[in-house]
Amino acid sequence: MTDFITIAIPKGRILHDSVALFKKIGIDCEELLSDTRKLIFENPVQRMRYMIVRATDVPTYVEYGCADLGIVGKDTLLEQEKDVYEPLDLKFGYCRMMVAEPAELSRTDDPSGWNNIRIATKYPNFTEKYFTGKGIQVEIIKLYGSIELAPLVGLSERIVDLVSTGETLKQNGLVEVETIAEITTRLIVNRASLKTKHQRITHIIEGLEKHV
Ligand SMILES: Nc1ncnc2c1ncn2[C@@H]1O[C@H](COP(=O)(O)OP(=O)(O)OP(=O)(O)O)[C@@H](O)[C@H]1O
Ligand SMILES: O=P(O)(O)OC[C@H]1O[C@H](OP(=O)(O)OP(=O)(O)O)[C@H](O)[C@@H]1O
Repeated sequence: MTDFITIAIPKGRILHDSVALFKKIGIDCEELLSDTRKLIFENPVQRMRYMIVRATDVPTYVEYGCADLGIVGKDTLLEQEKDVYEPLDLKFGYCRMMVAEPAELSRTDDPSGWNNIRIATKYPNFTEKYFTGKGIQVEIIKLYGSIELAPLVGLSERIVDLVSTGETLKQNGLVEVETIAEITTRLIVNRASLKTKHQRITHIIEGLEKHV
């Protein structure tokens, strides 16, 4: 098994684009799209293994070497800061990490005067670093989903969350105030695998590079 290349692919939003991209370089992991409870698939002929994991767990499997390669959003990497190599921007899964607040508050709010503000987010580490870096003290409330609800019920006045179409903000009476980061999907690699399986991994990176 040690000469297999194992790839951690996230279920959810970026699954289809990930499978389609690997297909372009002859790596067929379409089994991951099938309606099954199986979590790991093997292609002995290609000496490849694919595992399907939660998006937020991808960096952990790669850092520990359970997967040699992983596909993950830059947002997750910014939040977790795992010790992995990040050789390639795969360009899909584009969205923005934003500070947002109720439209009504934004009419009088002045971001340059922010201090001691309370923010609800799925990204507590990155959010804290971002505001601390600007000299703004923040109280972070960690949530796991439906972040836009927080200002509507008074949990926090502002949120930090991902925005793509802007529809969720709009339907909840919130507006974008500040862009914190532009997000795309990245290829990550286990640092030891890059040395021990250098030739095969480099071949995959170079192949993918031609299609992004
Ligand atoms: N509108 C969006 N909302 C959230 N993520 C988006 C959006 N557009 C693109 N993405 C990207 O898709 C990635 C995967 O999102 P997805 O919703 O599938 O998983 P998740 O819910 O963030 O993770 P987990 O299931 O582990 O909690 C995100 O990390 C982000 O990089
Ligand atoms: O700008 P939009 O296209 O509306 O997309 C943004 C929304 O999508 C994500 O939520 P998700 O659907 O992952 O659900 P969650 O709130 O439970 O995380 C994100 O957290 C926003 O809520």
